[in-house]
Amino acid sequence: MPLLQMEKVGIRFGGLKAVDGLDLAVEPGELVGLIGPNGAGKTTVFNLLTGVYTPTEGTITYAGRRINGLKPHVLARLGIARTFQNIRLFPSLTVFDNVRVAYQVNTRHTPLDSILRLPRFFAEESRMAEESLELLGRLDLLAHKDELARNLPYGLQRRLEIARALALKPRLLLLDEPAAGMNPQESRQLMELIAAVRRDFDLTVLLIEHDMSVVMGICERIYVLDHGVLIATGTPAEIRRNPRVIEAYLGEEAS
Ligand SMILES: Nc1ncnc2c1ncn2[C@@H]1O[C@H](COP(=O)(O)OP(=O)(O)OP(=O)(O)O)[C@@H](O)[C@H]1O
Repeated sequence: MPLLQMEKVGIRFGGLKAVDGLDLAVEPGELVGLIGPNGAGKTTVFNLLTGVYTPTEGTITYAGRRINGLKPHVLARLGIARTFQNIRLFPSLTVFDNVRVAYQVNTRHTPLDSILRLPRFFAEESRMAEESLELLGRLDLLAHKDELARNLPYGLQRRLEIARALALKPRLLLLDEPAAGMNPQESRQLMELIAAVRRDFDLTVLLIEHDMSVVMGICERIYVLDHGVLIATGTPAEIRRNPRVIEAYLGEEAS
């Protein structure tokens, strides 16, 4: 059974069908790419999957449950985490605090525990701090833990965004253009990082990316959108030689 399934999903903004009749399925553990020209509807798909938008048509099923219209925080608790195309860190917090704050989503202590400073509160706080450090270590960010997020080089800010998403302990990780603005060496390192965290954290990944070396290098299957409509799906090799994809997106030189 797929972990994620979209069946005939659509959303309309006024007269514009940003996503139209989309069928997409991701099996547990898969790393799947979502590509297409600017304005194709890729980020809108992520907004549908994370409860920012409710589909006007179709059904979204995650882990066997219909999730149409659930709120973003509910979906985060169910294990769907994302990063954003435009980085959304807390710029004035340290690297460590950016991750620790993300852990709060799964916290079990009640407001009363924290007001009364009950033992459960302290136990959870120290567990979250430990896990945050472990995660920063795993993503090679430990040396930067006390720096303000806004002072990190761009590539590391993108890495921190992934760390924050992982702090939610997701089953499904949605990455929106993680290599945007990176140089080729940073992109290569990022590719290795995504492949490694997928393995280590037992994740299923859906990846939006314009950098074809990243997409073709790590994705097992790819979906191609154009004007909100699915125009192709297949392995990287199949996508690279698909005439419709070449015409709409890749251009002749990529084939
Ligand atoms: N809230 C909204 N209201 C109106 N139109 C919207 C809204 N969100 C997205 N759109 C429109 O839906 C279409 C798809 O946008 P979307 O951002 O999903 O594309 P994309 O494939 O992610 O593009 P890019 O590669 O440039 O990020 C665009 O025409 C966009 O203007």
